[in-house]
Amino acid sequence: MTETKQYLANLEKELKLKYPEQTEFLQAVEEFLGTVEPFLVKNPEFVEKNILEMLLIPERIIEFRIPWMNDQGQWKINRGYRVQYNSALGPYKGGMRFHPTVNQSIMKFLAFEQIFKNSLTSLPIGGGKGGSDFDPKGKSDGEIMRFCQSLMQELQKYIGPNEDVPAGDIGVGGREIGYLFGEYKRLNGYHAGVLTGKPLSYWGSLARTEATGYGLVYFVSHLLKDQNDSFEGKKVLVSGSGNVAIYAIEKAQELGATVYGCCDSSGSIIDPEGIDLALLKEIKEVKRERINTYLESHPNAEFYPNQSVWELDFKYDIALPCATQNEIPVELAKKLVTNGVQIVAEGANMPTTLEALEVLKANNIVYCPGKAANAGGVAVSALEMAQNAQRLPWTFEKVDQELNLIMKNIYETCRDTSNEYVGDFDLVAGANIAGFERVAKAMLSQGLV
Ligand SMILES: NC(=O)C1=CN([C@@H]2O[C@H](COP(=O)(O)OP(=O)(O)OC[C@H]3O[C@@H](n4cnc5c(N)ncnc54)[C@H](O)[C@@H]3O)[C@@H](O)[C@H]2O)C=CC1
Ligand SMILES: O=C(O)CCC(=O)C(=O)O
Repeated sequence: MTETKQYLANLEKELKLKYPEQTEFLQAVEEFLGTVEPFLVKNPEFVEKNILEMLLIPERIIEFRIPWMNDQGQWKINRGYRVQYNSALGPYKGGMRFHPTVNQSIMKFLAFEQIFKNSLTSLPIGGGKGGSDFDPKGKSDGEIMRFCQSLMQELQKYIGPNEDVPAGDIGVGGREIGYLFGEYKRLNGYHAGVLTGKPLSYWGSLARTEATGYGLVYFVSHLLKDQNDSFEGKKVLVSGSGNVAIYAIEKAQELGATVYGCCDSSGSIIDPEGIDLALLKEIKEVKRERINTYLESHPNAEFYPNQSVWELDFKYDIALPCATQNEIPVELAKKLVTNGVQIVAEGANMPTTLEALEVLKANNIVYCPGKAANAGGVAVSALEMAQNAQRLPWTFEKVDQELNLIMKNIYETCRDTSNEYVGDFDLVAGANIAGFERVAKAMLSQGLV
């Protein structure tokens, strides 16, 4: 084993001993450390200065309780988190997730990946993430509002337009950002730039709602262009039916692909005529219903209860996982292979397990890691911060154009970096090395802080 490999193995071993229960965090770290050796060999100063050990430890983790009252007058308590992982490149930036599975491991993996994702955008944003184990499913508007207000009572002590700028993630959209913003304003006055993903009427950015899904499809379209190909005529499946999934479907359809299926946590639908997106938006964005109600208007579609789209027998070209972490374990990766998939591009964060990734690699499936392919959301959040600071709203076309350029740049950076350091087309290595390089240089120049 080379000296650098040994150094990386020791770092990983130490973390495993310290946090044996933090499986998602360890998974994200293992994937990252497994790719950076070629860079460190050419740039030994980062090993000499022990930048990696510093990078692996979050600058700060805030954990707090969130008391709130439900509609029946009962007292409820949830856990809240904000992981302020790395501020070398700018204020901490990353979403807030409301989901019953949220714990410190999930928060740390998301914040860790956010560091490199944000670095890849080339915009001035550090890495952070937060959330709560609160389950928004089945809650009334009043309950959501009271919960958000209570969360912000505590979180407001640690955030600000130049310190830490949260946004949405699973279970947190425009409605929740509105309630969080209102409470922050009541306590601190009007600071437009303290949250992104705001509604348009008070300094939200046009195209932020669409940005992650559109950005994902732009990323893949630049990859396809490199292969003298395009989305035209491609068969696509998407998992999830939330913010990222809906706008990935929209852009893929616009570029000439047919998206046949998507899902939520109750099951999947396949529509042989292609997904009716207007109906899906009505079900998910307006009525907040389960996905099987799609069949009431499209009886030719099929509903598969409790099955993810990746479990279905269906021939298609491009898989866009846009639901949640580890939704593609090894057995479903094998299914993707037998279904004839050529490209897997991650709208979700870490939807593919490490073992599944090996299966995809062994079968020459092109794999676009989330930290590169889904960076469009946070990139437009940074553009929202720029608009807020300028006190000038940009047009949809301007933001969308910038987003496409940023995604092109990220794709090309990952491609070229992997060529330079690995001598191969490996977008995982390319994303990790390029993302790390910018952060590591900033950390080195800022000294021991
Ligand atoms: N919203 C954003 O701007 C960004 C989100 N992401 C990631 O994209 C993914 C989706 O996030 P959003 O669309 O924002 O959330 P969302 O709350 O709008 O939608 C999540 C969707 O995934 C489905 N889902 C969740 N768990 C599932 C499961 N176990 N099985 C099947 N379906 C499941 C839900 O039913 C829902 O349709 C997450 O991994 C998130 O971290 C990444 C970058 C930015
Ligand atoms: O827009 C943001 O700051 C959050 C985006 C996010 O949470 C993500 O990229 O996973």
